[in-house]
Amino acid sequence: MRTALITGTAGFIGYHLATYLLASGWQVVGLDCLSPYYDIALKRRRHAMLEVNDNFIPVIGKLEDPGRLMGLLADHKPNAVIHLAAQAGVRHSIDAPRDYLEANLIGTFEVLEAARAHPPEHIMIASTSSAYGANTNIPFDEHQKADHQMSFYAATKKAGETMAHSYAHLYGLPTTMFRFFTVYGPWGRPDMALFKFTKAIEAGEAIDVYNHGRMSRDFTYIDDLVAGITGLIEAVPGDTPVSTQDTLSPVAPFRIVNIGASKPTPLMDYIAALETALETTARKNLMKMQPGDVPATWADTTLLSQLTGYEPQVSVEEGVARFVAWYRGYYAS
Ligand SMILES: Nc1nc2c(ncn2[C@@H]2O[C@H](COP(=O)(O)OP(=O)(O)O[C@H]3O[C@H](CO)[C@@H](O)[C@H](O)[C@@H]3O)[C@@H](O)[C@H]2O)c(=O)[nH]1
Repeated sequence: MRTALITGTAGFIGYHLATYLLASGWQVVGLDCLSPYYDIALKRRRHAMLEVNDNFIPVIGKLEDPGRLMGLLADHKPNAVIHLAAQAGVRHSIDAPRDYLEANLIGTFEVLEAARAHPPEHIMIASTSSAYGANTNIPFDEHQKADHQMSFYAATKKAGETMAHSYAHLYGLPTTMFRFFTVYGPWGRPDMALFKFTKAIEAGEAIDVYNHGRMSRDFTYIDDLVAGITGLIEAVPGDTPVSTQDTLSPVAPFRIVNIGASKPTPLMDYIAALETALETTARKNLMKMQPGDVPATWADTTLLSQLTGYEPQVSVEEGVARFVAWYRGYYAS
């Protein structure tokens, strides 16, 4: 049986990825500190569902705790390490940058140190489309320079990419960085737009629409994202590029891969899909652009498709409807 160590298994993406891998016959060691950034009850419910499976080994603790990851890798010798735990959220990083320093920089350092001591076959680390920052040349492809991050959150994620590259180079660790594009779906994060909008509309309140709605995102449905990640587990970087699109480093078994829907959706269309799913019209507070936010994202997923055969399956209309069905069921219970 193959073993994956996943950090952040009580989180939105970690929970879905662990569910998929367990169903595919993997053993999963899941580390999470149940940080209080958002509703811990939601995190506990996600972990409780994973714990039903005997092949899930939950570990509650912080990435930053010295020796924690080192001990887990020594004990379980995972084939794959998938590092998803992070302090997420663009807007929170404006007020609380230290949270990002600790979780994203020190936490990622501890993952790399543990992998150096006990090398897995493949280490995979979550980065973000926010790394593209002020770039305006869309769609974003991984060869673009990404040097002008707009938030400290994005800066810590970009720093994680360069930290990981140095470890891949020095210690020969095969490493893939994922750049995720606005992921949404059932069991999603309460700080993100879809959750906040649904909660407000269900309570009869108006929704806050930033930048007067003049934004677009490459909204990526969670099942499509998980398909991209699981495909990439098998695409271990070696020493030969797969194509001219490949981002394989010239000096290390390291590449960066976008995972997105590759279809930008205007924010107002996303809201319209939500209104359809909720069978109501939202009252909207049109607000100015928020500090740290970027106006548009759009993933070029050519490399991901070449590496894995990836093709996104779920439209925004369908994905938003599935989120609403989950939300209503969860809060009715
Ligand atoms: N959260 C939030 N977003 C709003 C609101 N009103 C409008 N928005 C807009 O709705 C869009 C989607 O917001 P989110 O779903 O919160 O996602 P995000 O800002 O794109 O960031 C997410 O994706 C990144 C990767 O692309 C992640 O790195 C980040 O952690 C987060 O998951 C953005 O244009 C955001 O400005 C609001 O009241 N709350």
